[in-house]
Amino acid sequence: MSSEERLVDAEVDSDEQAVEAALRPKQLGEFIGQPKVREQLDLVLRAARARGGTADHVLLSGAPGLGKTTLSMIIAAEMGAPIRITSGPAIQHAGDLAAILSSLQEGEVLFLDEIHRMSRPAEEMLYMAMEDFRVDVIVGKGPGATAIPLELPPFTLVGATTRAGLLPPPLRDRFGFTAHMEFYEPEELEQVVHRSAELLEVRTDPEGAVEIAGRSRGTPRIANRLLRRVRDYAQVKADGVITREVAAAALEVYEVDGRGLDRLDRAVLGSLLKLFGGGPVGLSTLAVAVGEERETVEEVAEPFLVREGLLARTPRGRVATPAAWAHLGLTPPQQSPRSASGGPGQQGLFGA
Ligand SMILES: Nc1ncnc2c1ncn2[C@@H]1O[C@H](COP(=O)(O)OP(=O)(O)OP(=O)(O)O)[C@@H](O)[C@H]1O
Repeated sequence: MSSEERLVDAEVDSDEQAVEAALRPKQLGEFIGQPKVREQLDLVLRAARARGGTADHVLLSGAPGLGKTTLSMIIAAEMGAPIRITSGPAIQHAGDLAAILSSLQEGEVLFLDEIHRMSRPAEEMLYMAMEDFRVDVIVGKGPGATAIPLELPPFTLVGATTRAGLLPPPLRDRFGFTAHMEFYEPEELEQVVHRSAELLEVRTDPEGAVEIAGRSRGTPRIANRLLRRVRDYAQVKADGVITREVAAAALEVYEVDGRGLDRLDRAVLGSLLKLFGGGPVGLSTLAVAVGEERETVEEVAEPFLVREGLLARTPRGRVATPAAWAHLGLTPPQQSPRSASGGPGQQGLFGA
């Protein structure tokens, strides 16, 4: 199973961009959750407006689907400025960046997604652009190469990254404001579901929203995606209204369980519990047992299982937590005194 097929994948699907755009909050006041980020950003933007200048450069870090693109658009809207959207992988040469920077209007917001994936020369050009609103365009090669300075209008860079720690410190330090986006609380996701349901004109009762929010893995993008699938089910199999029963039945069809685990997650956890007594077991052995690539288990399934406290990565291998046994409705085996006291247990057979 590839991660693209998963309903609970936090990355955007190419065919859902239009519907996502329709569901984006347009103003800071409409943006749900992230209270600290909202409060701080509100101050940054108000102060910039009061000064009649451009806002400081903003760095947003956080997992996919938490609202970084949405916030960058809100920053532009609140500043009454246009926005240009690009991404690190799209800027492979310093010249690509120079072309973008030199065509910015005064006050424009430049959103640079996956900023940690920019090429090194482009990154170095960005340092100067951020600090002095100037770039040196190198013309020619070798000893004859000349640097032509190019003045830029003041602009606001909004950089987004999944982990701020991936950025080189000189780049990180050039942002005036850095915000870390957290996963959302279930109550916040309920609000996201209600807001999106209203925009999609689908009736959702409060319990229906609770059911969807609880399976959305702390991520608004997933909440919106699950809502759309539940809406389909409600229209085809029920009277169009999303109740708790309708949401639960719909998400059972899509194999997303009450905690947001899908088939792959449960296969990993199920193998760990049923075949290896809860571990420790090595990643490769676990992957073979599930019939998946090692990378799929490690990068697609495990992060959420670890975050949920269902699985632990230990130096001796993968270990299920008591919550994992409870979640799959299984009873952990009685520990022998030897393995309970830290003896080799299963590790001798299946060590990492
Ligand atoms: N705080 C929020 N309130 C309401 N809806 C939100 C919020 N945050 C995100 N969304 C919705 O979730 C979807 C994904 O948000 P967005 O594209 O901004 O995430 P992202 O962090 O930029 O993801 P990626 O890193 O993959 O680009 C959008 O449709 C947006 O409407």
